[in-house]
Amino acid sequence: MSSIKLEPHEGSGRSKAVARKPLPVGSIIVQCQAHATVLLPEVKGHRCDTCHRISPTLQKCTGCAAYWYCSVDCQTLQWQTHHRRICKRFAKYTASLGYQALAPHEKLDALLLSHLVAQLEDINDARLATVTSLLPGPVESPAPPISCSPRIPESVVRETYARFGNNNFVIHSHLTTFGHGVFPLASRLFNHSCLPNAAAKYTLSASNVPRMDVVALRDIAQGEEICLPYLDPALLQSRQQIFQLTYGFECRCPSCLFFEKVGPIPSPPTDTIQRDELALKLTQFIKATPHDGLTLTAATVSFPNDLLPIFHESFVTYVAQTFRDASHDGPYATALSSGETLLALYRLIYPPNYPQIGMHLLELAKTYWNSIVSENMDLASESAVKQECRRYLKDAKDILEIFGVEGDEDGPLVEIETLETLLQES
Ligand SMILES: C[S@@+](CC[C@H](N)C(=O)[O-])C[C@H]1O[C@@H](n2cnc3c(N)ncnc32)[C@H](O)[C@@H]1O
Repeated sequence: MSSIKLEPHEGSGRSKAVARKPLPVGSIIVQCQAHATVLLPEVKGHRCDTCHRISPTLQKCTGCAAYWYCSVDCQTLQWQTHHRRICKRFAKYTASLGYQALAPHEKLDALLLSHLVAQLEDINDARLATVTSLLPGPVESPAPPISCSPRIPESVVRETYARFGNNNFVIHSHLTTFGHGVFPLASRLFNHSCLPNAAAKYTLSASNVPRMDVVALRDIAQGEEICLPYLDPALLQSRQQIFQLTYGFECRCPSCLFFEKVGPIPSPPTDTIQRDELALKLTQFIKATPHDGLTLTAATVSFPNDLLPIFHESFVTYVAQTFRDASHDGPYATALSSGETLLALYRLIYPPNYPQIGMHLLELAKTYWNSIVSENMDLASESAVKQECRRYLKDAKDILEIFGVEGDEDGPLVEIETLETLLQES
């Protein structure tokens, strides 16, 4: 906390966190423990319900048969924190009509709310004050039914839930979401920007709840506001609406000001040939643009009008899907051209060193490698492809080393090392 301080926010955001001193790229600005977390249903029984590490030997809670632990320590920690107040009534709760009627995302919120509220001893609990000190969301919706002691007043549940939508975080490992969490310190500190200078990563350790580390994505000057992305900035058409509805603000970040200036994004062509021509124009434009001048901001004076449809969400989704479909088993020409287009899009939308750019560069390097091992190439072509593979691997490493290790073992940095060895040996 000594590296940041709170100052009044000139928008509607109450306060903002600013750097007390220069913060170098890659530094950890703040660390915060989760107050409550919940796993997505698809990883239940695969990750420990306390520390959230993957384990093949999880033990089921014999009381409710619905929570799994990797060790006695993890089970004891969660028992003391909230499970002792939930366990006995859990089966009845999840079978209740009220719970069954909830949509999947509401069920997740209801469980997270149960985990949080079950920790409160009474209405004067200091932990409640920490949560209610957060800004409530713009619309108060009725809280879902939760599993908790009847002693907890309905107003506590309502007040806590009113802060869920605009304060909670997704928890990820290697950028893949596996749960949701309440991290009040981070919520109190950081506002949103679509061109953030920091990002949240998660550390999972034995007998501990997950920890969030906020990492500087570039050098941050003294007095500069530190912002996180509340959602994927690539949601170019829908993001302003989500900010209004879920968070109650209009984003005025440099990227949003750029898109305000260009106006509505034209639809991309539906014809595949024309769409591919648009993608080609984009990659040519990017190749002719200096590497450090890519991200679009309010200061960008000229951007070719005929390229604007690339910012349509349907175009970004189409390119990402084409790359995903072809990158493992080919056709590799399709995978590599769509992968290059996606990289160009990411470099325009995201700020430099954004972890998603690093992950995509690694995927591109892996696709080049897959093409070498699967296709019969002459020596000259193979050498050229290896060269490209090395280039992407280096760019991926430069970015992902800034973000550092996140979540489970054997992440992208280990994959980079493996691919480097394979390239050296081949
Ligand atoms: C997680 S809190 C952030 C901390 C908050 N500034 C505070 O003082 O507690 C989220 C709320 O902050 C405000 N906020 C966050 N980012 C903002 C931005 N870029 N512009 C205006 N308000 C923002 C919105 O009211 C949002 O619902």
